[in-house]
Amino acid sequence: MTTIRLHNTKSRKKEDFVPIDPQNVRMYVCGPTVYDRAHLGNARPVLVFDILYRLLRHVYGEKSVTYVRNFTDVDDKINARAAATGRPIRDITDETIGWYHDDMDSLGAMRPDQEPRATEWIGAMITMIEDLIAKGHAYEKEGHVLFRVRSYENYGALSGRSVDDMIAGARVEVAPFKEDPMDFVLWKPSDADTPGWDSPWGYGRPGWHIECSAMSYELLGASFDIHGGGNDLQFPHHENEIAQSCCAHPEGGFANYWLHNEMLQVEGKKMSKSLGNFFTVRDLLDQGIPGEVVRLVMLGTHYGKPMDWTDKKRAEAEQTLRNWRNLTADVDVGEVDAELVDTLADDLNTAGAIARLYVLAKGDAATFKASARFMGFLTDELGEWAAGVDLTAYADKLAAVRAAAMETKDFSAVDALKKALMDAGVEVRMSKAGVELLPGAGFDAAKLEGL
Ligand SMILES: Nc1ncnc2c1ncn2[C@@H]1O[C@H](COP(=O)(O)OP(=O)(O)OP(=O)(O)O)[C@@H](O)[C@H]1O
Ligand SMILES: [Zn+2]
Repeated sequence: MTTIRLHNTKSRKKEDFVPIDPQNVRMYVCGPTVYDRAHLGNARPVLVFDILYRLLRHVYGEKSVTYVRNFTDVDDKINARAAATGRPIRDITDETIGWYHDDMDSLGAMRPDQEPRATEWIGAMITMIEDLIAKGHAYEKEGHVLFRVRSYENYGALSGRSVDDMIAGARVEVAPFKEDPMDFVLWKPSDADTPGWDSPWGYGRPGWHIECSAMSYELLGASFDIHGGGNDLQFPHHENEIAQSCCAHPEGGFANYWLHNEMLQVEGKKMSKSLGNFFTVRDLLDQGIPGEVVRLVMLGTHYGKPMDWTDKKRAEAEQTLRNWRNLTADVDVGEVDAELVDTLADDLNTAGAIARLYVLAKGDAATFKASARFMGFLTDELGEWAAGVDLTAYADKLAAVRAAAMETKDFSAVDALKKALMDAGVEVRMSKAGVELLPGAGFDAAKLEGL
């Protein structure tokens, strides 16, 4: 069996992945807060953990992997959006979840096995908070419940920092109801204008961190294998998840392997809604960029490295996928290449696996197609956007015009046809051996009409 190796944030080392139960490998990834279209940065964890999900299913069997990714549908940013638009919260969250599914499906990301909405698990959160209070790890003050950070001695272990260092570096809210500035909210009061639920501490709503602890416990248990998310979530969100889960369920170890993707950047800064330096996945799709082109660009960089989206990368990926689609148009799907699987198993070396696809593209087409599909490319679901472009007639015509020009020594007709083809995004290769045409970046079949 393939040994998967993963860089575990917890140990800061690459480790062999050994599941708790190979019959049921369990992964939890922090999902989006749903009030707006996902930006391209938000797509990065989706694609990275999609690759891990595919790899786990390949190695352990499709029925032996459970992947959970939540929707945060209760949050002050959602409340603010509802207040600003006058729309009911549920309309906003339902619509955003629909968009999220459409956009991520377009990128060829498989849906997780379970996608719990936080608002459907409030009871589980209340139970966990009661348990934390009973065990002395949390306290109630003025309708708030707070986690007592100093009661958990391993706090900060994931990031490898001490509590005091973290306080110094973080913007922690000092509030009169806190025993210690580091303590964070598990439950807070709601008024008539904010969503709320009845609880032992009055009408209120959960803090963000407790959502993931409660839902992962309910769906995956007190110990599970992999926890993922962007590295912007490592502190405080993941430190807080660990503190809550390990204190409420000391019998379990929470997540054994922690994986964090680096950020998609714009000019050296994290793409984010708050900085306003973002564009959405939908913007790209609406510009006519196929989802699998976005996928190829995003997986071209290892998840542990920051990356930029550039138009150059987009154009190269588009050309590559066009060629790959042409190569595999009428080809049956063979077996996935073992070397490609091994490459991915080495801490999700997606860039290496893509390099392997380039090699495979020159060999047996059935193996190549299976391997590309394994990585989520060239699937029918993504649309045959580039397949079946038959440029033979144009190549024949250009060859004939060139043959005539050889006689007359007037090459203007050759140049004109060549230019028209290039304007349509066709790559023109002319040599003594003949004429070769390939659909290139920005290929537009409509512009071929009349040539
Ligand atoms: N620029 C980025 N690059 C990679 N991953 C990102 C980026 N921005 C957010 N993420 C990840 O997207 C996922 C969804 O997060 P969430 O919906 O909370 O977005 P967010 O962090 O609120 O976005 P923003 O920071 O733009 O407000 C998380 O795993 C988060 O780490
Ligand atoms: Zn989370």
